Amino acid sequence: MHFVKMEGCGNDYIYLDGEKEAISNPQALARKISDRHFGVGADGMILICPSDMADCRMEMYNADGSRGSMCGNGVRCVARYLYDYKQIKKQEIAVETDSGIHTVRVLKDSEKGKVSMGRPVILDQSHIISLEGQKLEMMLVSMGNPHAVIFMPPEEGSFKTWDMRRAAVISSHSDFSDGVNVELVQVYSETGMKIRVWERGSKETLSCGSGACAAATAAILDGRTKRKVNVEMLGGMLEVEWKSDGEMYLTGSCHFICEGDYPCILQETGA
Ligand SMILES: N[C@H](CCC[C@H](N)C(=O)O)C(=O)O
Repeated sequence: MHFVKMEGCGNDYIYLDGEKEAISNPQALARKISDRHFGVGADGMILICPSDMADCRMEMYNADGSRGSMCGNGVRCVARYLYDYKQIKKQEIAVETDSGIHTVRVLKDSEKGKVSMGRPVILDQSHIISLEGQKLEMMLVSMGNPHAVIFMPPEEGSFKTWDMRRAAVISSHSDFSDGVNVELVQVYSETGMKIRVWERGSKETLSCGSGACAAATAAILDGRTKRKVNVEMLGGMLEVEWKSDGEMYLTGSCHFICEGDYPCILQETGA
């Protein structure tokens, strides 16, 4: 089975051609191939399949094999895969996902992709849970997948040293029967914020496109930032813009890392 590994702002996935490869159990394959010691290693696996309504359909799996309905970094990488790898030289590539069709504009040198993420849906502007005896307030936002956004106080210091255990506990809190992606956010200016993300099904990732959009939604609604904002994450910077017509756009880099065969050809032939 041939795979390509790509990353969008450090959020890495294994991409497989769902038309060519016969994959009977994608959940189990996602778990094995994503393992960072016993597999190729990634935040998850994305199948690129044919679509009746778009240039392709993307099926996304988290590292634990669970299905994700949207992936802002993944959808940009899928467009780049079609553009550079499959030579589909269209400036705008439409990708069908479980949460609708998203159009990706492949920017000039194709190193960057700008995707229309749709309209954020506010599920609860002030959701309160109790954690270790303390009340914690968060905004619940759907970007086609669920997010809980929590603002961190400015005195919390360097975001590289934030304790992510809180986010892990919230992600599997009983209020969220399907789990939730968690963003810890520190706004530092009207046009900039830092976030760290705990993804349901994949633990902490270096970046999350839909998470950046959810965090921007909460910050904008709260009057903390303007409608165009840079979102700094461990893996780099994404740019989010919430247009006045309600549509949100996400821009960032997407790169090829490597390609290969899984399992290793030697193993398959018994050589
Ligand atoms: N990293 C992805 C989101 C994955 C979300 C997934 N963990 C879920 O179960 O919803 C992104 O760039 O948007």
